[in-house]
Amino acid sequence: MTAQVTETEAPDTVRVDLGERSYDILIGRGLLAEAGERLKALLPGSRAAIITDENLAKTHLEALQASLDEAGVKHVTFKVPAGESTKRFSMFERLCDDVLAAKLERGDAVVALGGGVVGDLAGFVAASVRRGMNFIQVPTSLLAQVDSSVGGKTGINSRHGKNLIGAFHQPRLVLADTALLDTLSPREFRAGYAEVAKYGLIDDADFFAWLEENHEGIFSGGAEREHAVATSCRAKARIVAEDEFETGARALLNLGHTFGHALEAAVDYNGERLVHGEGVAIGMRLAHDFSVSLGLCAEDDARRVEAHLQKVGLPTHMSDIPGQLPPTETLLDIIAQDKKVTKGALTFILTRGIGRSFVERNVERESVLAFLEKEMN
Ligand SMILES: O=C(O)C(=O)C[C@@H](O)[C@H](O)[C@H](O)COP(=O)(O)O
Repeated sequence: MTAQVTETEAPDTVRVDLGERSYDILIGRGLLAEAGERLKALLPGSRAAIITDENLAKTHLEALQASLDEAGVKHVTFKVPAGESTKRFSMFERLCDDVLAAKLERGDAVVALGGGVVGDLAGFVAASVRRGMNFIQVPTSLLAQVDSSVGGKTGINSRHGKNLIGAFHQPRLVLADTALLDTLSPREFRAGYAEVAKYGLIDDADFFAWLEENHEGIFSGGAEREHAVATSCRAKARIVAEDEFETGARALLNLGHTFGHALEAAVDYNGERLVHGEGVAIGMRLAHDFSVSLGLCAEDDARRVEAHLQKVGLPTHMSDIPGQLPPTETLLDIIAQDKKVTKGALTFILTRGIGRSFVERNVERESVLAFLEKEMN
């Protein structure tokens, strides 16, 4: 394949092995400029519907459009407002209509240029229009590069909770251009870092220790950054290949998310108060302390997790969220709508220590309530 712009070194490639739904995640600087040639090579003759948000439209959209033009890939662009509240029914409906009005076919591609919100929403459009169009992820945030662009979870939020409506729809390609991370705000970068730390906490204590030593290089844009992105993508690809539809091990990727999603819903997805990665950071600290309270995890491990997240500037306590939170009973009601709930029983990702997380399928409501009440007082 001949890529037009090759100032970059050969990208690091992580394969997500899913039989006929397998695909590559390409990681490296400058990949955005290769998007057109890569799309053309993968889907010859296809057109593209770029879905992006209004902020990214000002920064990276032109480069993507130019790359598609150079490769002769016809394209249309649809913009949505930035922020989590965009992941809603009305926006989904509008985008589906836009793609249909542009007469794109099933064999054409929806290209998500953005972070987790754009990727999840655009992916759900791709999964739904004409019962499944090709989907390409061009993640622009750290969170999207290490997590949400990989694995095929797509969807929108409901007033009943986060990501409650959606579908599994794998992308055909993920192009993670790490140069795009240079323009992220410190807050957005930190939020994505929470998902990087998550991989260490799930099952890779060595990676967590490496992060404790090397996080500064990741934040300052050193070679550590590419290593962290690639390690995260490898970890996610391995778990997704093992359990694509989350019937077992994939739930581990939800570490911190049961609490985190409830907190996001509790603030009504108001990104000024809490963004997803921050909810995950608080949720991971809570998951460790909840595990301590159940006698599963050593106190020292929970303190190490808290100290590291705080060191990089992430929130770790519910009291770090500005404004009032609903009472614990309400939080618990939101948690009870979590997708992992089975036959009414709450499921949490708990831990026996750093890198020793596990899925606990029968967690008593009372123990969560007692824990949350202690945390809030
Ligand atoms: O890919 C997965 O599986 C994950 O759980 C990764 C999460 O970090 C991600 O936020 C995901 O979108 C949450 O999924 P959900 O099923 O809890 O909505």
